[in-house]
Amino acid sequence: MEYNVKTFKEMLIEENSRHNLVSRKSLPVELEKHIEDSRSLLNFMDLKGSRVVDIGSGAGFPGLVLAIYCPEGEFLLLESDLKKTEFLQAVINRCGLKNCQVLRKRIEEVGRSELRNSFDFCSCRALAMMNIVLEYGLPLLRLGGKLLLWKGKNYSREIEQAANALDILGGKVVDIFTYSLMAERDRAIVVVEKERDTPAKYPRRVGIPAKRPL
Ligand SMILES: C[S@@+](CC[C@H](N)C(=O)[O-])C[C@H]1O[C@@H](n2cnc3c(N)ncnc32)[C@H](O)[C@@H]1O
Repeated sequence: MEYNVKTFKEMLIEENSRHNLVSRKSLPVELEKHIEDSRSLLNFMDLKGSRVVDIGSGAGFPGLVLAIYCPEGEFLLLESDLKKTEFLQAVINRCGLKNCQVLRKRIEEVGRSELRNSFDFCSCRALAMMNIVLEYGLPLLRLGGKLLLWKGKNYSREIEQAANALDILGGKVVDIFTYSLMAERDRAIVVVEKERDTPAKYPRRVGIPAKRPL
């Protein structure tokens, strides 16, 4: 595992000098924080034997890191950007990860495909406000599946603002894991369970969830 993480870090630093996959000023010190942040979930939750979709994976946080540290889980990294998906695939190939696949598609399209209602977990970090991410993630989950949202310390405000979206889409906040990364209790993973079926009209077509959040 540690060897694969080392390979991932080296490849990311190298690729970032050509294409800006993550903020350049933050590397390489911040890279350790992104990895630790991604991995933190495993202190609270076991993903063994689960199907996990990571939405808006970017350079691999948290999905690729979780796939490295949890070989017994099955991961799909969903990302629309070509350069980023090429990078993710290159890391998977170099590390020989058998439990991780990449899909270059818009999340809204996948939510209306045969992959709808099929995942146990959906992970998401730094993609959008919670009310938008709920519309992306809940349709992908099976009933009882859980959306895992990496948030900063202002998560309570986002939860309040997402009340309408939770109600419409059939989700309920069931847990909040807080932990410290740079400052005390500065990070949180908000867990939203899919309690009811998400109405078929969601997600709306590409671009609409972000443009007109519920
Ligand atoms: C700010 S980055 C965050 C990346 C990563 N999760 C992290 O924490 O570093 C958001 C990523 O989501 C992708 N993205 C945004 N909207 C998307 C959509 N509707 N479908 C697929 N990918 C999307 C972007 O291309 C970008 O790579």
